[in-house]
Order: sequence, then structure tokens, then C-alpha cells
Amino acid sequence: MSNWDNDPKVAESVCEAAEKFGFFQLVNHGVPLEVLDGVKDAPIVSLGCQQRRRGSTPKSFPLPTTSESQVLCTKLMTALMEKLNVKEIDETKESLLMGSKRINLNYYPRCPNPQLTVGVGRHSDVSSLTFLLQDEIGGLYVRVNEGKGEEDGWVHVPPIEGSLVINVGDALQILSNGRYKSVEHCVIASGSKNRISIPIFVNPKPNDVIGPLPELIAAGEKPKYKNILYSDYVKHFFRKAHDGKKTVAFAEISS
Ligand SMILES: O=C(O)CCC(=O)C(=O)O
Ligand SMILES: [Fe+2]
Repeated sequence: MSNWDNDPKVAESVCEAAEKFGFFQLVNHGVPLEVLDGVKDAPIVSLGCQQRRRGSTPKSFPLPTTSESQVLCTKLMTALMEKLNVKEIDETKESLLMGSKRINLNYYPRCPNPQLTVGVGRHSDVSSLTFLLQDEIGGLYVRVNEGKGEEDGWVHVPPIEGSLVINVGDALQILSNGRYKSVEHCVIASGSKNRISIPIFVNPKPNDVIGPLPELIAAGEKPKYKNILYSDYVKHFFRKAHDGKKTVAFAEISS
């Protein structure tokens, strides 16, 4: 990614990955590694580890985002919007695409029989984009080829040192009228090692109304989703279990 500015293929690959897979890993992303390590080593993380009980649900802690991650986020959003022929990220779009952020801390205690514990159940994120820092343990699985019979399955996202895992969330799927995919993923705990992951969720503002972007509808696309208050969408997500049932169905226009 370091040659983002002089190689248009980088932006193209990002858009292609967001359309086809909804997930990709970035290296040379410009977010200094010390920032990632700093977050992983923060005292609150160790405290969290001691307080966690085996098998209990991961907990959220507010942690600051960095200016480097903001620059990266703006670059990605700009490229993703250009691909949709949305030329300018004005104030309204900035709010819809990246108006609020939340950082979580997920701690997965090792479990001798991972099949018997809940890491994170199948879900898609409600964000527009999620940036995930994961340690070297692994355990994140992403759904591929959904609905394609025998090819439908789960692929492990291997930890790559210094990389960021980035995925499209439901809000961006809705705003892009289904062009960018928010795919299901889940986490299986390790049988032998504790794992930490830190997702940064980049979201619309709670009071934003999300729906297919006006530029797409003006270009003749039929809207696949209704306009919906983002905070209502998030409420719906937290009301239901992580059972693989799609939150995005809540916003779909039935045909
Ligand atoms: O821990 C991970 O790798 C992913 C966690 C996740 O999907 C989430 O917090 O939404
Ligand atoms: Fe997630």
C-alpha cells in the first residue's frame, strides 16, 4: 500500500476485494506498528485479561484512534466512492461513511476444546468499515461463496505481522446499494493460547439516515434497501443473537 499514490492498481485491488470478498488485509498501511503494539500492550488490555472469565463475552473499552488510521480510512473511503462514481465526500457523506468510531477489545481465553466454547458467533458488522488488529494466534474465519452450494464455506484469515484486516460492514453495503459486501465472519478460540483482537468500527453517526447513496439511484439503480435511522439499525443488531441471521435483511426492500 506504500505506493498507493503512484499506483492506481492499489485502489483498484481494494475496490475489487470489497466487491468480491468484503474482506482484505493491508500491509504497509501507514499506521505505525508501534501504535498497534501500544494498543495491544496497553495496561487496560492486561487488566481486561485478568478480569475475563473463561468463555465469557468479549468486553468493550473506549480507546483513542490515531490520526494515521484516520488518513488511511479517508483514503480507502475515497477510493471506494470513486469506484461508485461518487466524486466528492462532502460533510454529509463524511458523516455517513465515517461519522463515528468505536474501538473494542476482544479477549478469547484459550479453550482445550474450542468446539465447546463461543468465540464470536457468525455475524456481519454494522459498521461501514472495520479495521482489525489481531495478534499472532489466529481464529478469525470468513464466509466465502455464500449460496454457491459446495463452494460455500469458511476461510481462515491468517495473521500477518503488522497487517490490518479490513472488512466492509452492513452500513457500507446499504450505502453502496449492495455493491460492497458485508460478509459473515466468526471467531473460534484457540485450544492452547489466549488471543486478543482489537476491532476499530468506523460507522455512520447514530442520527444519520442510511440508504443507497443518491448518486447511485440518480444513475438508474433500483434501491435494494430502505432508508433507515442508523441507531435503529444498530438497536436491531444488538437485539438479536449472533446466529448468522442477516441484520441487513432488516433494511432490505422485499421484491
Ligand atoms: O476477533 C476477531 O478477529 C473478530 C472480532 C469481530 O468480528 C468483531 O468484534 O466484530
Ligand atoms: Fe465482526
